[in-house]
Amino acid sequence: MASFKVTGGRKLSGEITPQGAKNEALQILCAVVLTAEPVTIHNIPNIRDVNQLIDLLGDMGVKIRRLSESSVEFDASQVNIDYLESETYKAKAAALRGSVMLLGPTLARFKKGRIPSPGGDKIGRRRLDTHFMGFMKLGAKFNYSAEDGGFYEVDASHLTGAYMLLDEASVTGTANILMAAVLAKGTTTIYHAACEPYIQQLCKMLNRMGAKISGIGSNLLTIEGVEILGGTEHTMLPDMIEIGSFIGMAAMTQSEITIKNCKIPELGIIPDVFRKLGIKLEFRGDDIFVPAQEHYELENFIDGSMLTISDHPWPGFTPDLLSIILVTAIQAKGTVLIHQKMFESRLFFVDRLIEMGAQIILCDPHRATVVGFDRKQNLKGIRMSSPDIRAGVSLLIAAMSATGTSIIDNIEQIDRGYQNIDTRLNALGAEIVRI
Ligand SMILES: CC(=O)N[C@H]1[C@@H](OP(=O)(O)OP(=O)(O)OC[C@H]2O[C@@H](n3ccc(=O)[nH]c3=O)[C@H](O)[C@@H]2O)O[C@H](CO)[C@@H](O)[C@@H]1O
Ligand SMILES: C=C(OP(=O)(O)O)C(=O)O
Repeated sequence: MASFKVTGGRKLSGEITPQGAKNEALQILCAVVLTAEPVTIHNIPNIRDVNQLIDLLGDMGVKIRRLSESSVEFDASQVNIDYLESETYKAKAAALRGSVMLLGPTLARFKKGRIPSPGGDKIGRRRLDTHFMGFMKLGAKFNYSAEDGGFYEVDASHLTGAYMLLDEASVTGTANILMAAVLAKGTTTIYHAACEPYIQQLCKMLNRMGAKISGIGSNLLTIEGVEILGGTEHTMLPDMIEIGSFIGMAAMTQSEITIKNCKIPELGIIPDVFRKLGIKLEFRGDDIFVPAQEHYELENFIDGSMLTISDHPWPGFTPDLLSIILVTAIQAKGTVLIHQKMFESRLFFVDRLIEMGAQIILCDPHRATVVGFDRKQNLKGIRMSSPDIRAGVSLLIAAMSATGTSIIDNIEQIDRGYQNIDTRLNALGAEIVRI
């Protein structure tokens, strides 16, 4: 298990370019299985989850040709579907959450899909019902075997388009159902679909492959099934969660940084939420300039009541940035209630922040109140462990802003989704050593 040794108090300055989006990459990589023609993907982030998924695709027989550091050509003309029965598949697929999205493509093209209970962050219950309810609407048979850690299976001799109202706007669920529906016979309508930029990107890619999806960007998707899909090229968007993480980091460490090539129109409400914390952001073309700010003051609501920041499916505020917002509020002026509605165990890491000296009250598993210091007090460095990817980066931000040295253990969690984060931040003036 690797750790970061972080020397706090260093200010950052300079430019940083966000990596390609992790959660988009996991969907897009699964979609290459839908066609026998080559698919070229650009701006692939070099992170653990993505590398593990590429490895898994290679094991399934997908030919992988690296064109550059971040561009890869995939050729799924010969997929060994029996590999899904192997113990290696089980071990590798269980290591990450994104592998669940192999179900839709394999079901559509090879008539069956199998997946062990997927990995990913341990941030509370993460049910998969929406995925399977969708597949069943398309005519698939579903079986769950609880033995041996749990295995989900779907099979269908053919899929038929159907109307479905999802029980929740699940991101990976929508992606999975979409990837099955594009090759189903007839029309599928998915209402209450998720519409995160990840999903929009997937829809656009599938359409370039020959699919017929309309309603992109809304929660009502209509898919006219086609017989076959062809190859394409696709470029991943910059990772909006990384962009948000850099904004929070700059504010906490009083740093002046420029985040390059952000595809600002795709960031939705994210910049506005950071502005509610009082953080100044300047759009310079497609770059976001964050000036060094000694003070940033939380806004109140119009009626004067205290600010609450909560998560919501897109176009609401993504839950993946709430931990970052929470840590960033520690040095703001004012008080904010953070309400994590989706996940029930994602706020427990505040214990570590409290140990560092932060004024935070965990009201219940979903809500925490942060009373900002307005820089009148500093956090102090401690030893801590990263429980999940976003808490991990939040602890890193806390450590970078603290007095003294911190050790963050279990940084594999951070490496799941942030590319060479130590090297990239050290280039801006941080002092992070991988030990
Ligand atoms: C690989 C990947 O893409 N992971 C993302 C994906 O996970 P994932 O697709 O697994 O998450 P889901 O969208 O299915 O839902 C996440 C959790 O939120 C709950 N829920 C969901 C929708 C809703 O309207 N109300 C609600 O409470 C679900 O019950 C579940 O417990 O979406 C999550 C929600 O944006 C993100 O945190 C994850 O980073
Ligand atoms: C929760 C996340 O990832 P995963 O779904 O892969 O666990 C995340 O990216 O914040």
